[in-house]
Amino acid sequence: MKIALVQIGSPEDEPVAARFDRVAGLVRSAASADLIVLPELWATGYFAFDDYARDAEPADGPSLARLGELARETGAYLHGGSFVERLPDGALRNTAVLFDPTGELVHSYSKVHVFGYQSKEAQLLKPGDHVSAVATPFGAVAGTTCYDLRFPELWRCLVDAGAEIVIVPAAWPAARLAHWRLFTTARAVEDQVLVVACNATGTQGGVELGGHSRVVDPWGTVLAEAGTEEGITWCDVDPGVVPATREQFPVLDDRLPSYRELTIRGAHA
Ligand SMILES: NC(=O)CCC(=O)C(=O)O
Repeated sequence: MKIALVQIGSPEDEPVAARFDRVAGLVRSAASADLIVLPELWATGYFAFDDYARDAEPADGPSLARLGELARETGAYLHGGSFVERLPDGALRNTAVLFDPTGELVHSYSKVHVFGYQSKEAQLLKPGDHVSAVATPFGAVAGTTCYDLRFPELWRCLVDAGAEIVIVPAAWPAARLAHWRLFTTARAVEDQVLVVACNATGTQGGVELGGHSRVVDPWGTVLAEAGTEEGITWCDVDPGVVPATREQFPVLDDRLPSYRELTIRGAHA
């Protein structure tokens, strides 16, 4: 399975239409991949909070139609990163989307943990409320988005949903790059999944993004890692590594049915 991580910036002086054209060119140039992945909220720019409402679209809006068309054109699975989704009641969500090579939207995930630290996301966006996985020729694919990396409980839900490959679009700042590396590796090892994490780069709203998009296998081996530059990072991976790891080292079988049933003794208030 050949993966292309398209790591890009969303400079404030670039009109969204021009950015879309630029990204479409990069996606076309990655057409030999089986899976192409974009970062979180790349069209608007994660830190361009004042533009969220302006750029929000329903799931049947023109941006997703265009991404579906790009998937069909390239003949690859295209994870379009995430976009600001406008729900029928007017609320906004940070929704990640996966298209199959025919251009059909086969999976979507709305970010469950919206971020509030030096970020207006938690004020502006409604959290998602469910997870799922979709069968592909490479294994069952699920997604989480950026800050969700900090919540292992959510990742266990992905395992329960059957996930073998987890795609993580992100806009993770350079200031916490060590955490990015730590969590992408930790989640891959503890959940025995292939983590495919595509970060943004450049500077937005005065925040420097970390880049270093990466692919990590269930043993914690970093199969590919970008630098901070824009461009495509390629990774060849045998997706059979997930079932093989789970069979050789079946730690997930040792999970308790519910940790809430454990007695907590001597808890401090
Ligand atoms: N886009 C995000 O969710 C940023 C998350 C982040 O910066 C962090 O968890 O640290």
